[in-house]
Amino acid sequence: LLRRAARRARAPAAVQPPTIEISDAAVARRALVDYADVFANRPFLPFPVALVTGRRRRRSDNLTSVPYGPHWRVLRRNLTAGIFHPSRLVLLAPLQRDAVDDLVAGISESAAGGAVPVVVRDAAYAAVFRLAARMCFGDGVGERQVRALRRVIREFVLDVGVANNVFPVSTSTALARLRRWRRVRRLLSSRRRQAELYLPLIDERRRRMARRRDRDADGGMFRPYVDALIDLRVPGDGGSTPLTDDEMVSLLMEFLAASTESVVSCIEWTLAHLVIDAEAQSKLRREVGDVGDGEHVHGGLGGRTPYMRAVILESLRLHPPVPFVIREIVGGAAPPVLDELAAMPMPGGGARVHFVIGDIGRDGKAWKDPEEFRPERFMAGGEAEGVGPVPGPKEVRMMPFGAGRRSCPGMGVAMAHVGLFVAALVREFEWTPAAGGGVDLTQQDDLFNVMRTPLRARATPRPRAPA
Ligand code: HEM
Repeated sequence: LLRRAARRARAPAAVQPPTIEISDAAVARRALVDYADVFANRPFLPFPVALVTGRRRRRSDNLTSVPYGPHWRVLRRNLTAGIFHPSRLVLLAPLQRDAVDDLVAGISESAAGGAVPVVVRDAAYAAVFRLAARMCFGDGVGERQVRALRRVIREFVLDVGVANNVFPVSTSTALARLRRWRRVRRLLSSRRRQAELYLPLIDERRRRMARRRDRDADGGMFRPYVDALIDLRVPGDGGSTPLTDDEMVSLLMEFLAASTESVVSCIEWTLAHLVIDAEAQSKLRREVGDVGDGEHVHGGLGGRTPYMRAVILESLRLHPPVPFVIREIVGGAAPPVLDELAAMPMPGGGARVHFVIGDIGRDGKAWKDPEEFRPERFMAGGEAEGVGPVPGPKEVRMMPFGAGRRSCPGMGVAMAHVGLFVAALVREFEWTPAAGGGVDLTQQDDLFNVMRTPLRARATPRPRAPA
């Protein structure tokens, strides 16, 4: 199998499709909205191969990699209606409360009353990942399993990140081909370790579901993603079939990585700005203090917490956790929307298009003082009043969750979770820069956009308000 993957990795340079980068919001809108059919697919990734069943050439796609069509539609609906529907998310409240407690306990433990600077990312990662793992596998997943899952996901993301390009475009030199081959090999072995961890958990849920007579009754508990995947049937040549183990591993891995990495990145960037901007921190604390925990737990980021929403949007505008929206178009399909594409030779029969999310959010033509952190711009009367996390069909001002058909299905839950964690962080602690060190806002664009120097800050516990 590794040899097969390596053969693919050694593909001659001539068949590598060209890549163009788009930083213009109007062009991005035309492509992703007006020509949504043409820009509906991402390039094939080297890792959705069948590792568990080992069937030759059989893909085991997740939502990110599956081509647009009926299979994609079924997977996407399963996630949005089966897991992220508001009626299901309400049942997540106890798990969310545990996650917030984890975070506060983690920070308190390492902060030593504010004497020792805290590495925010570490504490946030542990809490957010545990929540994601319980959303995937149910609240019975043990601490040791959570730690093991976290380790392999981290490894996977770092492996891809170290390569600094998930979809390498150049294999023109022997060295580039060797690097790519090594990367594919590491990704495949990481994928195998993931399968070894996930499959027993999937089997355990299968047995549990077989014992349960009324499979739809959730008994007031959140239904984990794995249960929805076990029940799912996808259209195929011979009618509807269950997902293969490989497909389940792909989908679970995607869920864990997507719902942890980008959420943690957003929490860290948001808090970094609040550490620098003490006034914004106090303003947010006042707003959070005025509403109870429940408001945040239930995702009430709009309504009664407009400033929180504005702070998160401003953080996402400046530091989108996912650096690019990536599409692949096939030769001959280039619409007039992109002059660059029309003029471009496509020797491999297609092209890759990277929409640079960060450039769009910092475009000086669309934003006043685009490099400034100014949440007020999203408040009533501000220049971006009415701008949301996902662009509407008419205009793109920012697109941290992408745009068009393949935009992020986790947007609602991600915004709610960032709000929930940031609210707890400012309610429980006063945040100040670590002694002798400012906050370095340099970005590092790997698979996810993270702070190059992880945020270290002093977290002084705040007195608890009387009950
Ligand atoms: C702050 C948090 C998050 C950010 C910034 C983010 C951003 C993005 C972006 C930019 C895309 C590509 C969209 C496009 O190509 O147009 C995407 C896709 C996706 N995201 Fe997220 N995401 C976040 C959280 C989540 C969460 C919590 C999940 C939950 C599982 C998730 C699952 C996915 C999936 C499955 C896709 C592929 C969708 C498809 O192709 O149909 N994301 N996300």
